Amino acid sequence: MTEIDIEQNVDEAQSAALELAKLSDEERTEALHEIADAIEARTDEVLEANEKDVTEGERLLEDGEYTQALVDRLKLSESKIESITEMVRSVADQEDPLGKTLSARELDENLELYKVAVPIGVIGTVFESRPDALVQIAALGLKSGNAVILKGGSEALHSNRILFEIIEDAAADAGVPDGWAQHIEAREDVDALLEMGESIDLLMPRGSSEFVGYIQDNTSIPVLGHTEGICHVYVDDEADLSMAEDIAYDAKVQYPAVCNAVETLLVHESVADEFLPAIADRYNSADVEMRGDEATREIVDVEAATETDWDTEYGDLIVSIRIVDSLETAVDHITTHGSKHTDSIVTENADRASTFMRSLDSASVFHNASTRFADGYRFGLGAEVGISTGKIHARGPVGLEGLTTYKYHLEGDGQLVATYAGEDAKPYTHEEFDEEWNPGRLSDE
Ligand SMILES: NC(=O)C1=CN([C@@H]2O[C@H](COP(=O)(O)OP(=O)(O)OC[C@H]3O[C@@H](n4cnc5c(N)ncnc54)[C@H](OP(=O)(O)O)[C@@H]3O)[C@@H](O)[C@H]2O)C=CC1
Ligand SMILES: N[C@@H](CCC(=O)OP(=O)(O)O)C(=O)O
Repeated sequence: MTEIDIEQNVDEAQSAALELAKLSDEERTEALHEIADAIEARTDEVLEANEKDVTEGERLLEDGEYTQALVDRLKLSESKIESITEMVRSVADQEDPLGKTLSARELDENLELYKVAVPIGVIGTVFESRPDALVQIAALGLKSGNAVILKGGSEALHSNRILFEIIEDAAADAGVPDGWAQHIEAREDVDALLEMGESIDLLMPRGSSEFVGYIQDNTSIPVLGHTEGICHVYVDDEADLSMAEDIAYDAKVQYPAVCNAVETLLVHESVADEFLPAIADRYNSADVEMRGDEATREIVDVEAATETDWDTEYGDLIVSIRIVDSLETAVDHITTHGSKHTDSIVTENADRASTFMRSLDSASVFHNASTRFADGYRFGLGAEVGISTGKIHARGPVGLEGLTTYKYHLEGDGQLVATYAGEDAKPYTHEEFDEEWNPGRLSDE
């Protein structure tokens, strides 16, 4: 573990954040393209470092200390590195999130109020052992003008070190102020961050509910938590069953280790006889272990599900199945056992889809689509810092917009509040208008 002076690192990040906010969109974009090129050029070094992490991970998997999900998330390959660099370029080419006028309102003639997007400042992130997460978070931080403190999972240490070095070097070559990204490795440094409310504007922990809860309970810094995904697919009595089969299969099998994979299938009783044998065949062909309630087990030969299954994120080729008598029971089940991450209904009935989507309090609610779409890249956000399971200020996949806040800019020509108060108070006009903020606008007119 590399020893660092955490206070100094955070001070550097704070100073860099002020400089970073002054870089133009062209400069930030160019730096991101250079980062993508540098990762590509140094693919061999990244793979070599990753090999060390994966070898250790596989050893611990054999000893039963690690899960397959952890090793799957840890592993890089040439094609994964290609998709990482594609994401960096995609972030680079997103519209500039900074300086955008979010709303403009005339308070009175020549007194105009603009709400303008700005960076949050210094963001402390802690994430799981997934090296691509470090790159995505750094890229989004840079494009949105935020300084980022990056703490990845210990299992990914070698991969994270080399990726951080590449990003830091390429950004410096492109003229990004030093210190805008800081890599920390020790848990004690995370604990120190929790005390630094004056320097850190936001904490974004990604990981188990236990860990995210620990952060929330031990800091006064605002926390945007990204935690477990107990995601559901509900197959309605008016579902296209062939579509439902494809969705249930994709949501479990396409990448079972991630938080947006489905964990529980809820099936309406009137379609269960037809649907369950078909999906069981598909799941069996992919070695998915199924655990069903009693009613499910009368139709297909699967393991028995216990109450614990409904509250479990397997992160693996395991799925629990429950037969429900109505849409309302499905919604109740998800409300009781879900984690407000992503839930999907398969139905041809638009009213039932609408009821499902309005009744649930999850960050993403889908109709006739796989839960695996809950992802910043797939949503067109370029990449994601994670999938927020909190509600304020960003929900679901967090991209550039989630990394900005706003400032009010008021442009006047000498107005005083006294004019608008008292007996002869002049009324405000309070009219919305469609104009970008431009400090010279009033004097130009
Ligand atoms: N919604 C989302 O976007 C995401 C959700 N998740 C969820 O996270 C869970 C799996 O992640 P898992 O790998 O087990 O994550 P963990 O919660 O074990 O670890 C995540 C990170 O937190 C750190 N950490 C854990 N405990 C502490 C502590 N007490 N003090 C300081 N740092 C700590 C870890 O560091 P160290 O390695 O040093 O222990 C690691 O960097 C799943 O439920 C998954 O769905 C994961 C990622 C994204
Ligand atoms: N958006 C990601 C999954 C989100 C995520 O980070 O999940 P996790 O694997 O739990 O770290 C994806 O679809 O690959």
